Amino acid sequence: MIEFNEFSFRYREGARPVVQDINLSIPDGAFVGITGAAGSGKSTLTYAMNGIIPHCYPGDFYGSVTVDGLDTCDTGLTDLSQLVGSVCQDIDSQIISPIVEDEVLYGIENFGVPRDEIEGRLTEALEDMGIADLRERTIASLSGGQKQKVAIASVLAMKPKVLVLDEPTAELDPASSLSVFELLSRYAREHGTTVVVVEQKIALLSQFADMLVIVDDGRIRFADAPAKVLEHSDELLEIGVNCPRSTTLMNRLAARGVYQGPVCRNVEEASLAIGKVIA
Ligand SMILES: Nc1ncnc2c1ncn2[C@@H]1O[C@H](COP(=O)(O)OP(=O)(O)OP(=O)(O)O)[C@@H](O)[C@H]1O
Repeated sequence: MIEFNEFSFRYREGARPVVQDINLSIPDGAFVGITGAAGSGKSTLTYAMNGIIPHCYPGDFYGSVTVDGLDTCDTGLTDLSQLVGSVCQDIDSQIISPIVEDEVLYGIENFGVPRDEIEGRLTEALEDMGIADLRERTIASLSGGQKQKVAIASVLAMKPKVLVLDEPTAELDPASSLSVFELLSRYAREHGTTVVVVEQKIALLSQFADMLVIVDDGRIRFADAPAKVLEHSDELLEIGVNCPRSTTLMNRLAARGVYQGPVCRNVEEASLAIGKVIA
């Protein structure tokens, strides 16, 4: 369980808190998507989960954040990083080895994993991310999507209870983005890992997440199941969150009484719903 309790944070250099009055409970094993306009505070929330705040970014920290019962202020970064694996926005700055297997091994060896477990962890992490065939490839020869999967595999090899990813598909085409989400979702289901992903593509999040968290100017506007959050498509547009146009259209038809079914998360659901309306 990840728990934010009345959490607010002001970076030391900042004039005011950039996230405020955050109350949020993320159950174990949940797949959570965080989205919101640029600068709304999404990354700051992830830093509070993996301990970068307060351990690397000093500032005024109010309230509390606990992960698996551990208060992030009282727990050292080394202990927290065993619990929370993080994949940052800039993959190139995260990857340090020239060869795929060395990159995955680097983390495992530095975490003091017993020698006889190393090969198993390496193979399993590569398989979990569907990249066993890339094991001996150079990082330089990989596509953006493949590099992202290597970065994720390197973190999964440490078997964290929580995986936090900051915009993992920002540089990826739609097919690679979908592939990363499918692999993450399958991994989370099979291993019971909690996944928290910051992502701009709300349609993708809605397809995979159990909970969508919408951040607006440092405050949580919505934290609920995707279908519940998407009911507010006009409000989301006002705060800079682009809902799928098919969702907005169907919500407006629902407001006019033309459509009475559940929220449509994408074009496929909308076209099925329209088919029923005109049948
Ligand atoms: N190290 C820092 N020191 C001071 N202010 C910071 C620091 N990091 C972020 N901020 C400020 O905090 C606010 C929230 O930033 P954050 O990166 O959490 O938002 P975000 O929603 O993830 O943005 P983006 O979508 O652009 O990545 C912004 O105004 C940003 O300028």
